Amino acid sequence: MQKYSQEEVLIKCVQNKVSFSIYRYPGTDKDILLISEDVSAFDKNQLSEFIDKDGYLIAPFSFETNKGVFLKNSILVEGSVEKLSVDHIINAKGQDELATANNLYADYSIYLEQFENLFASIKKGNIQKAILSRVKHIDSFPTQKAVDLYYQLSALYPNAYSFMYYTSYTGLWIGATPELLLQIQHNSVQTVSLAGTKKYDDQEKSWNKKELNEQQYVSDYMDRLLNQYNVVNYKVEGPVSVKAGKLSHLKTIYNFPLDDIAAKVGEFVIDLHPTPAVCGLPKQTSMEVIHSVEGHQRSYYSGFIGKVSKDSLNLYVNIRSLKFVDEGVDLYIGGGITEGSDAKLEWNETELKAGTLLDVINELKNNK
Ligand SMILES: C=C(O[C@@H]1C=C(C(=O)O)C=C[C@H]1O)C(=O)O
Repeated sequence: MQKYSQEEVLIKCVQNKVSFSIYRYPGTDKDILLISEDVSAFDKNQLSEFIDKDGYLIAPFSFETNKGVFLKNSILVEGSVEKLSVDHIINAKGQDELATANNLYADYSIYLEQFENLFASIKKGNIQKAILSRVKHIDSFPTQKAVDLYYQLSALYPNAYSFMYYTSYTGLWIGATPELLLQIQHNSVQTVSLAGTKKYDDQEKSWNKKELNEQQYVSDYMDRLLNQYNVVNYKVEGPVSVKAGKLSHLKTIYNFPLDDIAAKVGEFVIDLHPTPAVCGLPKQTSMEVIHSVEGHQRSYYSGFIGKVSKDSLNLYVNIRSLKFVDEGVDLYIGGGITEGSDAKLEWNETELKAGTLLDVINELKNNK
């Protein structure tokens, strides 16, 4: 029986624009490749139709600007696979990416202007927190390097959820995110509040008031949402410092029985997303501020991604990620702005966050 390795299948998928997703769960050493012959685009109110099907979900930051995408699971490739079982999928020509808008690549002076606009909304009391993001373009990094980049990332960041996917709706994305959105396993549910950023090397430096507040906003939001759903006896752990590449974040973990939300998981996910870790408070107003201030479409950055099935769900937030464009990549990076924020420090934080992917990109560029 002739076989392909997972890497051989993945290379074909990227070359032929076959719809796929590959991912590695935190703390594991196995990459799982899902290939799909059946992809659906959906609106926010249709999420519940897909949340318990066997496949992979990709949701945008805002359903106002982009569709959700569901890749029905046709075949999972973990080690190697019989050629006969995948040849008809991976050798068929897939669909090119649908047209997308060009991004504005904000330099510091543009970022500063955007920061000040957003900060004015905080000062006026319209919002308490919003995430300001930007796009950093890296030239001369073609899609032929995507597979190497994915495998290197997933090996380098064992604590992250590493991912790569392509569909004609989304284009080709890669990332290594530290942030869980929602997990359902063995009838129990977990979500987290993750925010606040410092260099991992600064372990001895304690978290300052601004960072603690910034994360507390996310935790308060979780408490309110859980109360709204009458989830009362949930278990809370943290906040604790967690390592994400060369950075640390503050994280609080929430656990509760699935019974509390069993009949309304889709609705719960829609209400949960986007949390104030990537959007802001209050949710709707900060989303409007983000749309009016940022010079790019976030599209799938700060949306969510993950495998779903009848009895388990593993959704992660699409951050520390990039999208392939022309002959290069667009890195998406953001940070939470609150009353205590300083523009230069926030800019520096986005540079640090870009490092998660840039370190690996530069290494691949150097040994071409
Ligand atoms: C928005 C991002 O990260 C989020 C923002 C953080 C912060 O502001 O400190 C920390 C972790 C993430 O919740 C990003 O990496 O782009």
